Amino acid sequence: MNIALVGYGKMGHEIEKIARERKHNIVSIIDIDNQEDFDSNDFLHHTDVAIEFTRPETAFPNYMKCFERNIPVVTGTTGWLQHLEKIKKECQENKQTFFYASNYSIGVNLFFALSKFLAKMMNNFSQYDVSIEEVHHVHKLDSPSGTAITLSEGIIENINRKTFSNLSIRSKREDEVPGIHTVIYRSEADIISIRHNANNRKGFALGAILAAEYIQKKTGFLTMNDLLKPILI
Ligand SMILES: NC(=O)C1=CN([C@@H]2O[C@H](COP(=O)(O)OP(=O)(O)OC[C@H]3O[C@@H](n4cnc5c(N)ncnc54)[C@H](OP(=O)(O)O)[C@@H]3O)[C@@H](O)[C@H]2O)C=CC1
Ligand SMILES: O=C(O)C1=N[C@H](C(=O)O)C[C@H](O)C1
Repeated sequence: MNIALVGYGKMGHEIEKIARERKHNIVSIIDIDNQEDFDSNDFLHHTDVAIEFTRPETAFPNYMKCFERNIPVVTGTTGWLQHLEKIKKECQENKQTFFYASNYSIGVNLFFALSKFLAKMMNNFSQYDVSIEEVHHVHKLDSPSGTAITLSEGIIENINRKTFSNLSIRSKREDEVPGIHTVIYRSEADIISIRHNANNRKGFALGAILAAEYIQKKTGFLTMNDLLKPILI
């Protein structure tokens, strides 16, 4: 597979390593200072997928640049969801290919499923209040994290008494923490909590490559639910 990396920061570098281990080719690397390479021969004619990890405000313009050139996109950038409906429309009306996950780690996606299961049970136990905590490195630009937003959606879907306005999400920024997410249920009598703690960025990067492999010859708006459907209970 021929990959164009859009964004060559912490994730871009980690994805490059795993892509090469899996024998994929990196045909172009587009960062902030070589935007003209969106029109290079390699990007236009030799790219199977663009893997985009940049910044909240640059993500949507980058997606549109890829769509204008009919290049499929796998993205993990968070903090751009105000444009979600426009992206879905592009996929539907113009047959573009777009894969988004707030978190590409397989472990986190198991954690999402576990959190939904726990939320379903907790729907019947109103003595518990639920909250989310997330901890990330000090360089992170968006808050709450994309992962915390996905966790909150899974909880709100399953607990009738919870809404976005009464579900507390606490965000902390500390040192170089790759990402810790905790879902906490507190009653007067006890506390139940579940936590995912990323040791490094390898899981995110591998998930993005698996997504890029998965979307080959597919169109539409795709997510980890599509990718993991055959193996998640
Ligand atoms: N979904 C997931 O599993 C994960 C998502 N993320 C998300 O991915 C995003 C990137 O994370 P990370 O790699 O750690 O961040 P970094 O800041 O390390 O890297 C972002 C890179 O994008 C570059 N950049 C800025 N603007 C553009 C542009 N217009 N076009 C191309 N490149 C540009 C930056 O350059 P410069 O530094 O010069 O601005 C930088 O090199 C964040 O939104 C983060 O939340 C992170 C990990 C996992
Ligand atoms: O910015 C990060 O680093 C991360 N961002 C994603 C998020 O916002 O949830 C995924 C992961 O937690 C790392």
